[in-house]
Amino acid sequence: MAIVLGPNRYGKAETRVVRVTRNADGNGERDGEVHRIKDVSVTVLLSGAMEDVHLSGDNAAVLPTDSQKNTVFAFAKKHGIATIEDFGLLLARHFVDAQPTITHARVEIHEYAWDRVTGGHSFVRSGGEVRTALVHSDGDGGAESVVSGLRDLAVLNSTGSEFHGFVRDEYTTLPPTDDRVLATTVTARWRHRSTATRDWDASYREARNHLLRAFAETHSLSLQQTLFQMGRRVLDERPELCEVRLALPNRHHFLVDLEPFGMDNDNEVYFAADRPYGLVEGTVLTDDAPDAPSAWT
Ligand SMILES: O=c1[nH]c(=O)c2[nH]c(=O)[nH]c2[nH]1
Repeated sequence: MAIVLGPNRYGKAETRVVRVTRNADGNGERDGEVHRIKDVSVTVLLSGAMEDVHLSGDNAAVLPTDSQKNTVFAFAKKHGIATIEDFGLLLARHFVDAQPTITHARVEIHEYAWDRVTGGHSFVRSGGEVRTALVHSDGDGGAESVVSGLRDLAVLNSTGSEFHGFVRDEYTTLPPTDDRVLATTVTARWRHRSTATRDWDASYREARNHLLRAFAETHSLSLQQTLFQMGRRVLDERPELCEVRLALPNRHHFLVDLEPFGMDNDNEVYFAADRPYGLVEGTVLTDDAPDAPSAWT
């Protein structure tokens, strides 16, 4: 009985690329430009003459998965991502046409849809968020509290965010930046002053709206600053609320170095890392907020 190699394939899974298209006739002030973003996850699987690598470890036929990932980034820069079908065809044909050892390419792309918030460079991910409520009651006439909120509300600013002037110690390598992508998945809870709110839907809708607008309209020097602005805006606009607690993971988007491929990257092609992420948490409250620590637990 002989043991033989059966079907096989290999590639790079889930390359997360965010392609920002900046307005060609923008006014030069980045905050004023209208941007378009494409947020995709690309999985490439190649097959062909791969007997040798499996049977003897001879890599002569193997295009590294790292090169496949780089191709995804370089093509995003060079061709843009018009539709994921177009982008998939471009990539799949490239791998088969350019590599004699590759006879079949499978490219699967998932696209995450974003809607505009306001202005030219703020986006909110369609769907996915969860509305939350936490109620305590000691019965009729006793203490009651209502905390409303949401989680998993993904938002992204493709410009209008800086981060510099921070502490530098012997382990600091982060370069300062005056233009970065700022992306987070908002978890927010807000406490009502009393149970007299009545129109809970309108209150929720407006609190959410003000969180989004504050995120979009704050020219951010740090996510911490954005957090405070988001909480402040909700409390400024909604008198029925007295305290907002926010947890904002900093979903890092790293500029891809395209120089090895002879391309510049003027804040257009980003690698969206899923972890580790920064985590910024904070409470914003009115100074007359009634004490109710147990409302949150
Ligand atoms: O807005 C930010 N706040 C930080 O505290 C921080 N730390 C970091 O590495 N990047 C950022 N960004």
